[in-house]
Amino acid sequence: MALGPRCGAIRACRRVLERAFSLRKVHSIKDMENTLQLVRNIIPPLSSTKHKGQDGRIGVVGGCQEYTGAPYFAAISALKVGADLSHVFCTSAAAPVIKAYSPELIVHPVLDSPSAVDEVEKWLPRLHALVVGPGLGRDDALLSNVQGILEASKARDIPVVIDADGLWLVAQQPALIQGYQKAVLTPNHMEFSRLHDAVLRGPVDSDDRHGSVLRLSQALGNVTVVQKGERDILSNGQQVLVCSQEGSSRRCGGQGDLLSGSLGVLVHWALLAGPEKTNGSSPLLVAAFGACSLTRQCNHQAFQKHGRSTTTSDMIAEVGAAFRKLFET
Ligand SMILES: NC(=O)C1=CN([C@@H]2O[C@H](COP(=O)(O)OP(=O)(O)OC[C@H]3O[C@@H](n4cnc5c(N)ncnc54)[C@H](O)[C@@H]3O)[C@@H](O)[C@H]2O)[C@@H](O)CC1
Ligand SMILES: Nc1ncnc2c1ncn2[C@@H]1O[C@H](COP(=O)(O)OP(=O)(O)OP(=O)(O)O)[C@@H](O)[C@H]1O
Ligand SMILES: [Mg+2]
Repeated sequence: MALGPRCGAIRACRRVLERAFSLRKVHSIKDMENTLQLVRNIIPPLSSTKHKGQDGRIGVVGGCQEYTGAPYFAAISALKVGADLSHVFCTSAAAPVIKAYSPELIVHPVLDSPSAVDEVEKWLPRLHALVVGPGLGRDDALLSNVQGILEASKARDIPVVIDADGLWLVAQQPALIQGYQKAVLTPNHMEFSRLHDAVLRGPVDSDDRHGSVLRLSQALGNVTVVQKGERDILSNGQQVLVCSQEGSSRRCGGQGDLLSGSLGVLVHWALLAGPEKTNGSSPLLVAAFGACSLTRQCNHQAFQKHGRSTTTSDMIAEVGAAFRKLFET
């Protein structure tokens, strides 16, 4: 009992030190341009000698009866950013709907099948990255299949971007991705709170977003974490980057799916390019910074044209121009 106030003081002191530590590593706004240059370095050149598939074969795991838009947004964004092939692994009810949105996607109605893990595992050798969670829902049987898919992906060292209901699964079982260096988590405000609560056993310190993201990443064994918000905070437990690329005040659903789908491609490109191209920075952090900047720029451009009526489809229509503006200058 007598130690109570002293413990409180020690905790407060530790918090101040940690905050100073994390702020020292925080990426200042003037570094944004330098980091954008690193993103430019990882983008593979277009070339007439490449074959289809070389610039990225991406899989999206998600899509159920309720949510068909989210996996579509993620998968089409991967293609629009520059992947060559984009697959969706969804439930049987979602598949015809997603196919009907776009002839460009390859859609596998397998996620609610008893052999879902085997069905997806067959494709893993042909995929460069997986985006897990957009529109997945929270059905226990589906989540159990996705657990198997994540384990199979880790065994093959395939990079995974985990978003939306994939983060719900990780909050139930953080051990699933603990220490996996090729995982990137992309939580929104609520998803971050749930993860923080599950992993660090306490509420987020809203006065110290940088420190909260840094600590969550460290507690997960340096898994890369991207906390989306007014400014996106990114950390791999060692470095903290901030993306404040101008977007807009329009917050329609689906913007996060554009981000996770784009990130699937950029993660593949960044790992292929390696740390020489990223000047020693973590390739996954550079990829995540690229995807955040691109999503926000799409939002900015779409808002200029459509104002309050901007939707995620309008943002996807801006991917090409936004990409050119940010990365092909
Ligand atoms: N068209 C579609 O099919 C879409 C489906 N979606 C899917 O919907 C499912 C649930 O995703 P949710 O993102 O709703 O996840 P959650 O069920 O965790 O809900 C997030 C909640 O947090 C609230 N919120 C967001 N930012 C906040 C902030 N800064 N402060 C306080 N509250 C905040 C939102 O209004 C929302 O109610 C996922 O599978 C997701 O992929 C979404 O991606 C949106 C588009
Ligand atoms: N207040 C804000 N100001 C500017 N940009 C924001 C703001 N909040 C989020 N964003 C941007 O919007 C994008 C999506 O973030 P958001 O928090 O909406 O994700 P989400 O809730 O997962 O979206 P989704 O509806 O697709 O599930 C990110 O690129 C983020 O940078
Ligand atoms: Mg989301």
